[in-house]
Amino acid sequence: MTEESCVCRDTDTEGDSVHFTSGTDRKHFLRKPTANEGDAVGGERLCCCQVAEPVLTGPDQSRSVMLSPLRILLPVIGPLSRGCSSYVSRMRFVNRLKQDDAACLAALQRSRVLLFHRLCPLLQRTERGTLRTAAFNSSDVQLIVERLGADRSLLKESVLIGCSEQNQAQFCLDLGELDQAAVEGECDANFFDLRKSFFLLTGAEVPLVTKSQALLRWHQSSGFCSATGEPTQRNQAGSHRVGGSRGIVYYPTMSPVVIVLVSDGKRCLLARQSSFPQGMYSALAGFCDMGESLEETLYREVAEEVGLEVQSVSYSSSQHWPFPHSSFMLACHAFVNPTHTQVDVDHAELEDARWFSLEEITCALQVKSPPRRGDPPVFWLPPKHAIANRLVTEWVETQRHRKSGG
Ligand SMILES: NC(=O)C1=CN([C@@H]2O[C@H](COP(=O)(O)OP(=O)(O)OC[C@H]3O[C@@H](n4cnc5c(N)ncnc54)[C@H](O)[C@@H]3O)[C@@H](O)[C@H]2O)C=CC1
Repeated sequence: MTEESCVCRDTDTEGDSVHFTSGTDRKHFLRKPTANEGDAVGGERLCCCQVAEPVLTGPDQSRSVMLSPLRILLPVIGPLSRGCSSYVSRMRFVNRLKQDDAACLAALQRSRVLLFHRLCPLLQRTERGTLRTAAFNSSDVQLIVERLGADRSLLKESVLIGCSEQNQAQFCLDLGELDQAAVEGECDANFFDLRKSFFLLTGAEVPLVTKSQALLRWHQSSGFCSATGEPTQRNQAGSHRVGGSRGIVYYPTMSPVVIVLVSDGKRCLLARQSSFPQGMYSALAGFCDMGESLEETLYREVAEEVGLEVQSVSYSSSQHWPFPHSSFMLACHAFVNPTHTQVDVDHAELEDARWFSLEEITCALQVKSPPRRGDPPVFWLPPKHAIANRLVTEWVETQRHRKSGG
């Protein structure tokens, strides 16, 4: 049994041990902090640990073998910051609001509301010059819409997005029917394009904004039943819509996408599409076909796009990705046999794909903002909120750990 280095997230820790739950298997690993413990990745501190039992799989075993927890990221936040019981009660509260319209309406009256205008989030500048989401109490939102000549019942169009640590329900509302400049004036804030907001906001706010925008977009495009053409009606929380006389229930959807960082042990494989900004390379990604497992999509995409057959796969993490429409990104690491690394790029899908060394990747991670027009060409990577960046960062950690003899 070999040992693999890994970075841990989303596990529960007990002293020096880490538990990772994979399917029905609860595995127990020894936690072994490294020199890199505490490095900030995506705003969270990480620790590295040694993991026994990597699971090696190949296309043939894909149906029977669990993905191995090669890289599990574990925020190092000392004692758990959220009491389990408070987390459970908040999740149950939100779930009840999805099922009980009256309770949801009551919670809306005491809620915080994120405002949007035609799917662009409202952001405020902080004293430090950074941006944060502009959230208002529901009573303030009613006053704002009234002052702008709309009916205060517009608040009921809000969609439930969650619940704060202080047990206050959180909603989002699109004020697209009001004048944009007038709303901005009333709120002393500005509406920003989602893509811009995504890269300007700090970690914790990003998922809330992208979830809100995805839900609002789904409601705006789901007004009619696809079977009968009749209008659909939403529940108060906005967690589903019901279609006309047939009562067909529609739920918001995400399209599953597998994103994979392929390595030959020393180098990693990155690719670019012609539509990417100049010089940017990312991990291979592709939508799951109907009926496919995560592993099957991964093997197929790597074979289709670069003509390689991967030998082992390990799950890393997942992410909701709002562009261009909601995708559910499932991120993995995969390995190819170092003697079979000849890339055969499908130019219908990719402009280029190539192997990069640890040194090249380390340099690319230093590029903090995309090069401007006229700048010399530079190799750079997707920014830190993108799960591709996390995969690359994890790979670098593993390489450094190996090099240091860990
Ligand atoms: N968060 C991240 O780090 C990254 C996210 N991505 C995202 O992953 C997704 C997939 O990446 P690519 O394959 O490169 O995208 P792509 O946009 O090039 O799509 C490839 C093809 O898949 C098909 N397709 C489009 N939407 C589909 C859907 N909902 N279901 C099934 N097939 C669909 C179309 O034929 C399209 O030409 C994109 O949404 C992209 O934005 C890609 C790389 C990094």
